[in-house]
Amino acid sequence: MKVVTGETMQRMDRRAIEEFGIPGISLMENAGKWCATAIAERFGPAAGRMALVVAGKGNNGGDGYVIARLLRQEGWEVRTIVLARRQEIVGDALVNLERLDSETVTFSPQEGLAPFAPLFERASVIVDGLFGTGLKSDVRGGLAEAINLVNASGKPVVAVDIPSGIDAGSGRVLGTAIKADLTVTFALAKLGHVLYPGAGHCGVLRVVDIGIPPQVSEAVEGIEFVDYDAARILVRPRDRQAHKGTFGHCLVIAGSTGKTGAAAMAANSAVRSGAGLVTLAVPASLNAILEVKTTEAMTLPLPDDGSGRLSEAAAPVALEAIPGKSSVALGPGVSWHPDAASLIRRLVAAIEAPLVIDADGLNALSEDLDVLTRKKSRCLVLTPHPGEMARLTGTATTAVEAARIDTARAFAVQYGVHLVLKGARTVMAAPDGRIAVNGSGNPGMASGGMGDVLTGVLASLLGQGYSPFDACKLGVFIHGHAADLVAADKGETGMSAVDVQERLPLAFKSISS
Ligand SMILES: NC(=O)C1=CN([C@@H]2O[C@H](COP(=O)(O)OP(=O)(O)OC[C@H]3O[C@@H](n4cnc5c(N)ncnc54)[C@H](O)[C@@H]3O)[C@@H](O)[C@H]2O)[C@H](O)CC1
Ligand SMILES: [K+]
Repeated sequence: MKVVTGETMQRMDRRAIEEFGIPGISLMENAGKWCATAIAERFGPAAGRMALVVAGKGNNGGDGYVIARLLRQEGWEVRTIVLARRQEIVGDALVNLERLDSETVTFSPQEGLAPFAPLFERASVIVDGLFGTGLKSDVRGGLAEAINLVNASGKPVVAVDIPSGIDAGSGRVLGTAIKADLTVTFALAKLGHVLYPGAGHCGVLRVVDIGIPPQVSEAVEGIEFVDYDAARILVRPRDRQAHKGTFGHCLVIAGSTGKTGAAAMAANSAVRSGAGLVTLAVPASLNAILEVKTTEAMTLPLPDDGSGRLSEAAAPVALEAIPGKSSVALGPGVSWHPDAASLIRRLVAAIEAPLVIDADGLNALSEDLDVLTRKKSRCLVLTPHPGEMARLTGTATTAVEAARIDTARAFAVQYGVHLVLKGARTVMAAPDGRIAVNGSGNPGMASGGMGDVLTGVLASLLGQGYSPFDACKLGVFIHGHAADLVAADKGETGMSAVDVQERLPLAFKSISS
Protein backbone atom coordinates (compact mmCIF):
# COMPACT_ATOMS: atom_id res chain seq x y z
CA MET A 1 0.00 0.00 0.00
CA LYS A 2 1.37 3.42 -0.95
CA VAL A 3 1.48 5.95 1.89
CA VAL A 4 1.99 9.70 1.48
CA THR A 5 2.54 12.83 3.54
CA GLY A 6 -0.18 15.39 4.25
CA GLU A 7 1.49 17.88 1.92
CA THR A 8 1.46 15.34 -0.93
CA MET A 9 -2.23 14.76 -0.28
CA GLN A 10 -2.96 18.46 -0.46
CA ARG A 11 -1.02 18.67 -3.77
CA MET A 12 -3.12 15.80 -5.07
CA ASP A 13 -6.23 17.70 -4.04
CA ARG A 14 -5.14 20.79 -5.89
CA ARG A 15 -4.20 18.81 -9.01
CA ALA A 16 -7.55 17.02 -9.05
CA ILE A 17 -9.32 20.37 -8.81
CA GLU A 18 -7.10 22.49 -11.09
CA GLU A 19 -6.05 20.00 -13.79
CA PHE A 20 -8.93 17.58 -13.81
CA GLY A 21 -11.63 20.10 -13.01
CA ILE A 22 -13.06 18.15 -10.11
CA PRO A 23 -14.74 20.69 -7.83
CA GLY A 24 -13.35 20.72 -4.30
CA ILE A 25 -16.92 20.69 -3.05
CA SER A 26 -17.39 17.29 -4.72
CA LEU A 27 -14.29 15.91 -3.00
CA MET A 28 -15.64 17.21 0.29
CA GLU A 29 -19.08 15.75 -0.38
CA ASN A 30 -17.58 12.35 -1.20
CA ALA A 31 -15.33 12.51 1.86
CA GLY A 32 -18.28 13.31 4.10
CA LYS A 33 -20.47 10.68 2.47
CA TRP A 34 -17.94 7.92 3.09
CA CYS A 35 -17.53 8.99 6.71
CA ALA A 36 -21.30 9.12 7.28
CA THR A 37 -21.68 5.68 5.73
CA ALA A 38 -18.93 4.24 7.92
CA ILE A 39 -20.49 5.83 11.04
CA ALA A 40 -23.97 4.52 10.20
CA GLU A 41 -22.58 1.03 9.54
CA ARG A 42 -20.61 0.89 12.76
CA PHE A 43 -22.66 2.92 15.23
CA GLY A 44 -26.17 2.82 13.79
CA PRO A 45 -29.10 2.37 13.58
CA ALA A 46 -30.04 6.03 13.50
CA ALA A 47 -33.23 5.89 15.55
CA GLY A 48 -32.75 7.49 18.95
CA ARG A 49 -29.07 8.13 18.42
CA MET A 50 -27.20 11.41 18.49
CA ALA A 51 -23.99 12.21 16.69
CA LEU A 52 -21.88 15.06 18.07
CA VAL A 53 -19.72 16.70 15.39
CA VAL A 54 -16.76 18.74 16.65
CA ALA A 55 -15.49 20.98 13.84
CA GLY A 56 -12.43 23.12 13.35
CA LYS A 57 -12.13 26.12 11.09
CA GLY A 58 -10.82 24.42 7.97
CA ASN A 59 -11.91 21.81 5.48
CA ASN A 60 -11.62 19.01 8.01
CA GLY A 61 -14.51 20.81 9.70
CA GLY A 62 -16.08 21.12 6.27
CA ASP A 63 -16.13 17.34 5.99
CA GLY A 64 -17.74 17.36 9.41
CA TYR A 65 -20.60 19.57 8.19
CA VAL A 66 -21.25 17.18 5.29
CA ILE A 67 -21.32 14.29 7.76
CA ALA A 68 -23.75 16.22 10.01
CA ARG A 69 -26.13 16.87 7.12
CA LEU A 70 -26.06 13.30 5.80
CA LEU A 71 -26.53 11.68 9.22
CA ARG A 72 -29.45 14.05 9.86
CA GLN A 73 -30.99 12.92 6.58
CA GLU A 74 -30.58 9.32 7.78
CA GLY A 75 -32.59 10.08 10.92
CA TRP A 76 -29.82 10.73 13.42
CA GLU A 77 -30.10 13.59 15.87
CA VAL A 78 -27.03 15.69 15.15
CA ARG A 79 -25.38 18.54 17.05
CA THR A 80 -22.39 20.41 15.62
CA ILE A 81 -20.00 22.44 17.74
CA VAL A 82 -17.64 24.71 15.82
CA LEU A 83 -14.50 25.65 17.78
CA ALA A 84 -14.00 28.80 15.70
CA ARG A 85 -15.77 32.05 14.95
CA ARG A 86 -18.34 31.90 12.17
CA GLN A 87 -16.45 34.46 10.09
CA GLU A 88 -13.41 32.19 10.06
CA ILE A 89 -15.27 29.56 8.08
CA VAL A 90 -14.70 30.02 4.33
CA GLY A 91 -14.88 28.27 0.97
CA ASP A 92 -16.29 24.77 0.63
CA ALA A 93 -16.53 24.47 4.39
CA LEU A 94 -18.75 27.54 4.57
CA VAL A 95 -20.98 26.23 1.77
CA ASN A 96 -21.58 23.08 3.79
CA LEU A 97 -21.95 24.91 7.08
CA GLU A 98 -24.75 26.99 5.58
CA ARG A 99 -26.59 23.84 4.53
CA LEU A 100 -27.04 22.87 8.18
CA ASP A 101 -30.03 23.77 10.32
CA SER A 102 -28.61 26.66 12.37
CA GLU A 103 -30.51 25.34 15.42
CA THR A 104 -28.14 22.40 15.48
CA VAL A 105 -24.93 24.42 15.19
CA THR A 106 -23.13 26.19 18.07
CA PHE A 107 -20.02 28.35 17.68
CA SER A 108 -17.68 28.18 20.63
CA PRO A 109 -14.38 29.83 19.67
CA GLN A 110 -13.43 30.70 23.24
CA GLU A 111 -15.09 28.33 25.69
CA GLY A 112 -14.21 25.26 23.67
CA LEU A 113 -16.17 22.13 24.53
CA ALA A 114 -16.36 22.51 28.30
CA PRO A 115 -19.92 23.96 28.34
CA PHE A 116 -21.20 21.03 26.29
CA ALA A 117 -20.53 18.20 28.70
CA PRO A 118 -24.27 17.27 28.76
CA LEU A 119 -24.12 16.74 25.02
CA PHE A 120 -21.24 14.32 25.48
CA GLU A 121 -23.47 12.28 27.77
CA ARG A 122 -26.15 11.91 25.10
CA ALA A 123 -23.83 11.32 22.16
CA SER A 124 -23.69 7.82 20.68
CA VAL A 125 -20.65 8.83 18.63
CA ILE A 126 -18.35 11.85 18.43
CA VAL A 127 -17.08 12.96 15.01
CA ASP A 128 -13.61 14.53 15.08
CA GLY A 129 -13.52 17.21 12.40
CA LEU A 130 -11.13 19.51 14.23
CA PHE A 131 -7.89 19.12 12.31
CA GLY A 132 -6.85 17.09 9.29
CA THR A 133 -3.80 17.46 7.07
CA GLY A 134 -3.77 21.20 7.73
CA LEU A 135 -2.40 20.84 11.26
CA LYS A 136 0.92 22.67 11.34
CA SER A 137 2.04 22.95 14.96
CA ASP A 138 1.29 21.82 18.50
CA VAL A 139 -2.36 22.13 19.48
CA ARG A 140 -2.68 24.40 22.48
CA GLY A 141 -5.22 26.12 24.73
CA GLY A 142 -8.93 25.53 24.30
CA LEU A 143 -8.43 23.30 21.27
CA ALA A 144 -6.10 21.01 23.22
CA GLU A 145 -8.59 20.94 26.09
CA ALA A 146 -11.32 20.02 23.61
CA ILE A 147 -9.28 17.06 22.36
CA ASN A 148 -8.65 15.92 25.92
CA LEU A 149 -12.36 16.27 26.75
CA VAL A 150 -13.32 14.12 23.77
CA ASN A 151 -10.78 11.50 24.80
CA ALA A 152 -12.09 11.56 28.38
CA SER A 153 -15.73 11.27 27.32
CA GLY A 154 -15.56 7.51 27.01
CA LYS A 155 -17.63 7.77 23.82
CA PRO A 156 -16.71 6.16 20.48
CA VAL A 157 -14.83 8.62 18.27
CA VAL A 158 -14.63 8.67 14.48
CA ALA A 159 -11.72 10.73 13.15
CA VAL A 160 -12.23 12.50 9.84
CA ASP A 161 -9.16 11.94 7.67
CA ILE A 162 -6.75 11.66 10.64
CA PRO A 163 -7.11 11.90 14.43
CA SER A 164 -6.79 15.59 15.29
CA GLY A 165 -3.40 16.37 16.78
CA ILE A 166 -1.54 13.72 14.79
CA ASP A 167 0.99 15.04 12.30
CA ALA A 168 0.05 13.51 8.94
CA GLY A 169 3.67 13.44 7.77
CA SER A 170 5.26 11.68 10.75
CA GLY A 171 2.66 10.22 13.11
CA ARG A 172 3.95 12.46 15.91
CA VAL A 173 1.50 13.80 18.50
CA LEU A 174 1.50 17.60 18.19
CA GLY A 175 0.66 18.60 21.75
CA THR A 176 -2.24 16.23 22.26
CA ALA A 177 -4.29 14.04 19.94
CA ILE A 178 -7.62 12.32 19.58
CA LYS A 179 -7.79 8.59 20.30
CA ALA A 180 -10.19 7.32 17.65
CA ASP A 181 -12.06 4.02 17.32
CA LEU A 182 -12.32 4.49 13.56
CA THR A 183 -10.47 6.76 11.13
CA VAL A 184 -11.71 7.33 7.59
CA THR A 185 -9.05 8.78 5.32
CA PHE A 186 -9.20 9.79 1.69
CA ALA A 187 -7.49 8.49 -1.46
CA LEU A 188 -4.24 7.26 0.16
CA ALA A 189 -3.14 6.54 3.72
CA LYS A 190 -0.73 9.05 5.22
CA LEU A 191 2.47 8.34 7.12
CA GLY A 192 0.69 9.60 10.23
CA HIS A 193 -1.69 6.64 9.97
CA VAL A 194 1.02 3.96 9.84
CA LEU A 195 3.83 5.34 12.01
CA TYR A 196 3.57 5.32 15.80
CA PRO A 197 2.31 6.97 17.88
CA GLY A 198 -0.16 8.09 15.17
CA ALA A 199 -0.86 4.49 14.16
CA GLY A 200 -1.95 3.84 17.74
CA HIS A 201 -4.48 6.71 17.64
CA CYS A 202 -6.41 5.66 14.51
CA GLY A 203 -8.34 2.62 15.66
CA VAL A 204 -9.66 0.87 12.56
CA LEU A 205 -8.28 2.68 9.48
CA ARG A 206 -10.37 2.86 6.32
CA VAL A 207 -8.98 4.35 3.11
CA VAL A 208 -11.77 5.46 0.77
CA ASP A 209 -11.86 6.73 -2.81
CA ILE A 210 -13.31 10.24 -2.98
CA GLY A 211 -12.90 10.67 -6.73
CA ILE A 212 -9.30 11.78 -7.11
CA PRO A 213 -8.27 10.46 -10.55
CA PRO A 214 -5.93 7.44 -10.51
CA GLN A 215 -3.49 9.36 -12.70
CA VAL A 216 -3.07 11.76 -9.77
CA SER A 217 -2.70 9.07 -7.07
CA GLU A 218 -0.36 6.97 -9.20
CA ALA A 219 1.83 9.94 -10.11
CA VAL A 220 2.85 10.86 -6.57
CA GLU A 221 5.93 9.57 -4.77
CA GLY A 222 4.99 7.58 -1.74
CA ILE A 223 6.41 5.22 0.80
CA GLU A 224 5.53 1.54 0.62
CA PHE A 225 3.65 0.21 3.62
CA VAL A 226 4.27 -3.55 3.70
CA ASP A 227 0.98 -5.10 4.72
CA TYR A 228 -0.32 -8.60 4.14
CA ASP A 229 -1.25 -7.96 0.52
CA ALA A 230 2.10 -6.40 -0.29
CA ALA A 231 3.98 -9.33 1.29
CA ARG A 232 1.90 -11.90 -0.57
CA ILE A 233 3.11 -10.46 -3.86
CA LEU A 234 6.73 -10.83 -2.82
CA VAL A 235 6.81 -14.47 -1.72
CA ARG A 236 7.80 -16.89 -4.48
CA PRO A 237 6.17 -20.31 -4.93
CA ARG A 238 8.51 -23.30 -4.70
CA ASP A 239 9.38 -25.11 -7.90
CA ARG A 240 7.99 -28.66 -7.80
CA GLN A 241 11.34 -29.99 -8.97
CA ALA A 242 13.33 -28.01 -6.44
CA HIS A 243 16.24 -29.54 -4.57
CA LYS A 244 18.48 -28.31 -1.70
CA GLY A 245 20.69 -26.41 -4.09
CA THR A 246 17.71 -24.44 -5.38
CA PHE A 247 17.41 -22.61 -2.09
CA GLY A 248 20.98 -21.66 -1.48
CA HIS A 249 23.58 -22.30 1.21
CA CYS A 250 23.61 -19.72 3.94
CA LEU A 251 26.68 -19.22 6.16
CA VAL A 252 26.11 -17.75 9.63
CA ILE A 253 29.24 -16.50 11.46
CA ALA A 254 28.24 -15.90 15.05
CA GLY A 255 28.48 -16.66 18.73
CA SER A 256 30.66 -16.20 21.78
CA THR A 257 30.67 -17.59 25.31
CA GLY A 258 27.33 -16.76 26.89
CA LYS A 259 25.77 -15.92 23.53
CA THR A 260 25.50 -19.32 21.87
CA GLY A 261 21.71 -18.87 21.74
CA ALA A 262 22.03 -15.93 19.33
CA ALA A 263 24.08 -18.07 16.96
CA ALA A 264 21.64 -20.98 17.21
CA MET A 265 18.57 -18.80 16.64
CA ALA A 266 20.08 -17.13 13.58
CA ALA A 267 21.02 -20.48 12.04
CA ASN A 268 17.76 -22.23 12.96
CA SER A 269 15.72 -19.28 11.65
CA ALA A 270 17.55 -19.47 8.35
CA VAL A 271 16.49 -23.12 8.19
CA ARG A 272 12.93 -22.20 9.16
CA SER A 273 12.84 -19.61 6.38
CA GLY A 274 13.51 -22.09 3.61
CA ALA A 275 17.28 -22.13 3.09
CA GLY A 276 18.55 -25.22 1.25
CA LEU A 277 21.59 -25.60 3.51
CA VAL A 278 22.84 -23.66 6.52
CA THR A 279 26.35 -23.71 8.02
CA LEU A 280 26.92 -22.11 11.40
CA ALA A 281 30.54 -21.02 11.95
CA VAL A 282 31.34 -20.47 15.63
CA PRO A 283 34.38 -20.21 17.93
CA ALA A 284 35.79 -23.78 18.13
CA SER A 285 35.41 -24.09 21.88
CA LEU A 286 31.66 -23.54 21.51
CA ASN A 287 31.23 -25.90 18.59
CA ALA A 288 30.03 -28.88 20.67
CA ILE A 289 27.37 -26.70 22.28
CA LEU A 290 26.06 -25.55 18.91
CA GLU A 291 26.07 -29.11 17.61
CA VAL A 292 23.48 -29.74 20.30
CA LYS A 293 21.51 -26.52 19.74
CA THR A 294 21.18 -27.05 16.00
CA THR A 295 20.19 -30.08 13.96
CA GLU A 296 19.54 -29.23 10.31
CA ALA A 297 22.31 -26.60 10.32
CA MET A 298 25.87 -27.86 10.02
CA THR A 299 28.51 -26.28 12.27
CA LEU A 300 32.04 -25.13 11.42
CA PRO A 301 34.49 -24.64 14.33
CA LEU A 302 36.63 -21.48 13.92
CA PRO A 303 40.03 -21.46 15.70
CA ASP A 304 39.65 -19.39 18.89
CA ASP A 305 42.65 -20.36 21.03
CA GLY A 306 40.16 -21.60 23.60
CA SER A 307 38.87 -18.04 24.14
CA GLY A 308 35.24 -18.74 23.25
CA ARG A 309 35.15 -15.73 20.92
CA LEU A 310 36.01 -14.84 17.34
CA SER A 311 39.33 -13.21 16.49
CA GLU A 312 41.68 -12.81 13.55
CA ALA A 313 42.80 -16.40 14.23
CA ALA A 314 39.50 -17.46 12.72
CA ALA A 315 39.99 -15.50 9.50
CA PRO A 316 41.65 -18.17 7.29
CA VAL A 317 39.03 -20.85 8.06
CA ALA A 318 36.14 -18.34 7.82
CA LEU A 319 37.34 -16.94 4.49
CA GLU A 320 37.86 -20.46 3.17
CA ALA A 321 34.24 -21.31 4.00
CA ILE A 322 32.81 -18.41 1.98
CA PRO A 323 33.18 -19.60 -1.63
CA GLY A 324 30.01 -21.43 -2.66
CA LYS A 325 27.84 -19.76 -0.08
CA SER A 326 24.82 -17.84 -1.46
CA SER A 327 24.60 -15.52 1.54
CA VAL A 328 26.42 -14.76 4.78
CA ALA A 329 25.11 -13.50 8.14
CA LEU A 330 27.62 -11.84 10.44
CA GLY A 331 27.25 -10.77 14.01
CA PRO A 332 24.68 -12.49 16.19
CA GLY A 333 26.27 -12.96 19.61
CA VAL A 334 29.86 -12.30 18.45
CA SER A 335 30.51 -9.92 21.37
CA TRP A 336 31.98 -6.44 21.16
CA HIS A 337 35.51 -7.60 22.01
CA PRO A 338 38.16 -5.82 19.91
CA ASP A 339 39.41 -9.18 18.57
CA ALA A 340 35.95 -10.09 17.27
CA ALA A 341 35.41 -6.57 15.91
CA SER A 342 38.59 -6.63 13.84
CA LEU A 343 37.66 -10.01 12.35
CA ILE A 344 34.19 -8.70 11.46
CA ARG A 345 35.65 -5.69 9.66
CA ARG A 346 38.12 -7.92 7.80
CA LEU A 347 35.32 -10.24 6.65
CA VAL A 348 33.05 -7.35 5.59
CA ALA A 349 35.86 -6.04 3.41
CA ALA A 350 36.42 -9.46 1.82
CA ILE A 351 32.99 -11.07 1.37
CA GLU A 352 31.38 -10.69 -2.08
CA ALA A 353 28.23 -12.69 -1.36
CA PRO A 354 25.02 -11.02 -0.11
CA LEU A 355 25.76 -10.15 3.50
CA VAL A 356 23.61 -9.39 6.54
CA ILE A 357 25.29 -7.67 9.46
CA ASP A 358 23.56 -7.47 12.82
CA ALA A 359 24.09 -6.87 16.53
CA ASP A 360 27.73 -6.68 17.59
CA GLY A 361 28.72 -6.95 13.95
CA LEU A 362 27.18 -3.49 13.57
CA ASN A 363 29.08 -2.19 16.56
CA ALA A 364 32.29 -3.38 14.92
CA LEU A 365 31.37 -1.29 11.87
CA SER A 366 30.67 1.77 14.00
CA GLU A 367 34.35 1.83 14.93
CA ASP A 368 35.39 2.14 11.28
CA LEU A 369 32.67 2.99 8.76
CA ASP A 370 35.21 3.19 5.96
CA VAL A 371 34.90 -0.58 5.76
CA LEU A 372 31.52 0.05 4.12
CA THR A 373 33.09 2.15 1.40
CA ARG A 374 35.63 -0.65 0.73
CA LYS A 375 33.05 -3.45 0.75
CA LYS A 376 33.03 -5.99 -2.10
CA SER A 377 29.48 -7.25 -1.60
CA ARG A 378 26.94 -5.69 -3.92
CA CYS A 379 24.30 -6.48 -1.34
CA LEU A 380 24.93 -5.45 2.22
CA VAL A 381 21.99 -5.41 4.66
CA LEU A 382 22.43 -3.79 8.08
CA THR A 383 19.79 -4.43 10.74
CA PRO A 384 20.33 -1.98 13.61
CA HIS A 385 17.96 -1.27 16.45
CA PRO A 386 17.81 2.44 17.33
CA GLY A 387 20.75 2.25 19.76
CA GLU A 388 22.97 0.54 17.20
CA MET A 389 21.81 3.10 14.60
CA ALA A 390 22.83 5.89 16.95
CA ARG A 391 26.31 4.39 17.18
CA LEU A 392 26.51 4.00 13.40
CA THR A 393 25.54 7.64 12.87
CA GLY A 394 27.34 9.04 15.91
CA THR A 395 24.12 10.58 17.22
CA ALA A 396 21.76 9.93 20.13
CA THR A 397 19.02 7.31 20.09
CA THR A 398 16.45 10.06 20.64
CA ALA A 399 17.62 11.78 17.45
CA VAL A 400 17.30 8.51 15.52
CA GLU A 401 13.79 7.95 16.86
CA ALA A 402 12.75 11.51 16.05
CA ALA A 403 13.58 11.02 12.36
CA ARG A 404 13.48 7.31 11.65
CA ILE A 405 12.76 7.50 7.93
CA ASP A 406 15.22 10.28 7.15
CA THR A 407 17.96 8.66 9.26
CA ALA A 408 17.56 5.27 7.59
CA ARG A 409 17.39 6.74 4.08
CA ALA A 410 20.41 9.01 4.58
CA PHE A 411 22.64 6.20 5.83
CA ALA A 412 21.53 3.75 3.13
CA VAL A 413 22.17 6.26 0.36
CA GLN A 414 25.48 7.49 1.80
CA TYR A 415 27.00 4.02 2.23
CA GLY A 416 25.22 2.19 -0.59
CA VAL A 417 23.64 -0.37 1.74
CA HIS A 418 20.17 -1.64 2.59
CA LEU A 419 19.22 -0.58 6.07
CA VAL A 420 16.58 -2.16 8.30
CA LEU A 421 15.96 0.20 11.21
CA LYS A 422 14.10 -2.00 13.69
CA GLY A 423 11.36 -0.73 15.95
CA ALA A 424 7.65 0.02 15.85
CA ARG A 425 7.42 0.28 12.96
CA THR A 426 10.51 -1.11 11.24
CA VAL A 427 11.72 1.15 8.44
CA MET A 428 13.58 -0.29 5.43
CA ALA A 429 15.76 1.89 3.20
CA ALA A 430 17.42 1.02 -0.11
CA PRO A 431 20.63 2.61 -1.47
CA ASP A 432 18.54 4.43 -4.11
CA GLY A 433 16.49 6.14 -1.42
CA ARG A 434 13.39 3.97 -1.57
CA ILE A 435 11.65 3.52 1.77
CA ALA A 436 9.29 0.84 3.03
CA VAL A 437 7.55 0.64 6.41
CA ASN A 438 6.60 -2.72 7.88
CA GLY A 439 3.00 -3.36 8.88
CA SER A 440 3.34 -6.53 10.97
CA GLY A 441 4.55 -7.23 14.51
CA ASN A 442 3.56 -6.47 18.08
CA PRO A 443 5.06 -5.52 21.46
CA GLY A 444 5.57 -9.20 22.30
CA MET A 445 8.70 -8.89 20.16
CA ALA A 446 10.38 -6.65 22.72
CA SER A 447 12.59 -9.42 24.10
CA GLY A 448 16.08 -10.79 23.51
CA GLY A 449 16.84 -12.87 20.47
CA MET A 450 14.20 -11.44 18.13
CA GLY A 451 16.94 -9.70 16.14
CA ASP A 452 18.90 -12.93 15.79
CA VAL A 453 15.81 -14.59 14.33
CA LEU A 454 15.36 -11.72 11.84
CA THR A 455 19.01 -11.99 10.80
CA GLY A 456 18.49 -15.66 9.96
CA VAL A 457 15.32 -14.89 7.99
CA LEU A 458 17.03 -12.18 5.92
CA ALA A 459 20.15 -14.24 5.22
CA SER A 460 17.95 -17.15 4.20
CA LEU A 461 15.91 -15.08 1.72
CA LEU A 462 19.02 -13.45 0.24
CA GLY A 463 20.53 -16.93 -0.14
CA GLN A 464 17.39 -18.03 -1.98
CA GLY A 465 17.92 -15.30 -4.52
CA TYR A 466 15.46 -12.63 -3.40
CA SER A 467 16.61 -9.15 -4.38
CA PRO A 468 17.92 -7.18 -1.38
CA PHE A 469 14.95 -4.82 -0.97
CA ASP A 470 12.41 -7.61 -1.53
CA ALA A 471 14.28 -9.76 1.00
CA CYS A 472 14.14 -6.90 3.52
CA LYS A 473 10.43 -6.21 2.97
CA LEU A 474 9.37 -9.86 2.93
CA GLY A 475 11.73 -10.93 5.71
CA VAL A 476 10.77 -8.14 8.09
CA PHE A 477 7.07 -8.70 7.37
CA ILE A 478 7.30 -12.47 7.89
CA HIS A 479 9.25 -11.99 11.12
CA GLY A 480 6.55 -9.70 12.52
CA HIS A 481 3.74 -11.83 11.11
CA ALA A 482 5.16 -14.92 12.82
CA ALA A 483 5.12 -12.93 16.06
CA ASP A 484 1.50 -11.95 15.36
CA LEU A 485 0.61 -15.63 14.93
CA VAL A 486 2.29 -16.39 18.27
CA ALA A 487 0.41 -13.50 19.93
CA ALA A 488 -2.90 -14.75 18.53
CA ASP A 489 -2.17 -18.16 20.00
CA LYS A 490 -0.68 -17.33 23.41
CA GLY A 491 -0.59 -13.57 23.85
CA GLU A 492 2.26 -11.09 23.78
CA THR A 493 3.67 -11.42 27.28
CA GLY A 494 6.22 -14.19 27.55
CA MET A 495 6.57 -14.55 23.79
CA SER A 496 10.09 -15.79 23.08
CA ALA A 497 12.33 -15.47 20.05
CA VAL A 498 12.24 -19.25 19.59
CA ASP A 499 8.41 -19.08 19.59
CA VAL A 500 8.72 -16.71 16.63
CA GLN A 501 11.42 -18.83 14.99
CA GLU A 502 9.17 -21.88 15.17
CA ARG A 503 6.20 -19.99 13.67
CA LEU A 504 8.15 -18.81 10.63
CA PRO A 505 6.95 -21.71 8.43
CA LEU A 506 3.32 -20.94 9.31
CA ALA A 507 3.90 -17.26 8.57
CA PHE A 508 5.22 -18.14 5.11
CA LYS A 509 2.34 -20.56 4.62
CA SER A 510 -0.25 -17.95 5.56
CA ILE A 511 0.88 -15.55 2.83
CA SER A 512 1.57 -18.21 0.24
CA SER A 513 -1.87 -19.82 0.12
N1 LIG B 1 -8.27 14.88 -0.85
C1 LIG B 1 -8.43 15.13 0.42
O1 LIG B 1 -7.66 14.61 1.27
C2 LIG B 1 -9.52 16.04 0.88
C3 LIG B 1 -9.40 16.55 2.14
N2 LIG B 1 -10.34 17.36 2.66
C4 LIG B 1 -10.28 17.75 4.03
O2 LIG B 1 -9.47 18.91 4.14
C5 LIG B 1 -8.61 18.75 5.28
C6 LIG B 1 -7.50 19.73 5.24
O3 LIG B 1 -8.13 20.97 5.41
P1 LIG B 1 -7.34 22.32 5.74
O4 LIG B 1 -8.34 23.40 5.63
O5 LIG B 1 -6.12 22.36 4.92
O6 LIG B 1 -6.85 22.23 7.24
P2 LIG B 1 -7.47 21.52 8.49
O7 LIG B 1 -8.96 21.51 8.40
O8 LIG B 1 -6.80 20.22 8.65
O9 LIG B 1 -7.00 22.49 9.70
C7 LIG B 1 -7.81 23.57 10.03
C8 LIG B 1 -7.02 24.83 10.19
O10 LIG B 1 -6.36 24.77 11.42
C9 LIG B 1 -5.32 25.74 11.42
N3 LIG B 1 -4.25 25.18 12.23
C10 LIG B 1 -3.19 24.45 11.83
N4 LIG B 1 -2.42 24.08 12.89
C11 LIG B 1 -3.03 24.61 13.98
C12 LIG B 1 -2.76 24.62 15.38
N5 LIG B 1 -1.67 23.97 15.86
N6 LIG B 1 -3.57 25.26 16.22
C13 LIG B 1 -4.67 25.93 15.74
N7 LIG B 1 -5.02 25.98 14.42
C14 LIG B 1 -4.20 25.33 13.57
C15 LIG B 1 -4.94 25.95 9.99
O11 LIG B 1 -5.08 27.30 9.67
C16 LIG B 1 -5.95 25.10 9.22
O12 LIG B 1 -6.52 25.82 8.18
C17 LIG B 1 -8.28 17.31 5.19
O13 LIG B 1 -7.73 16.80 6.36
C18 LIG B 1 -9.61 16.68 4.87
O14 LIG B 1 -10.38 16.43 6.02
C19 LIG B 1 -11.39 17.87 1.82
O15 LIG B 1 -12.51 18.21 2.51
C20 LIG B 1 -11.81 16.83 0.82
C21 LIG B 1 -10.66 16.33 0.01
K1 LIG C 1 -9.71 14.97 12.28
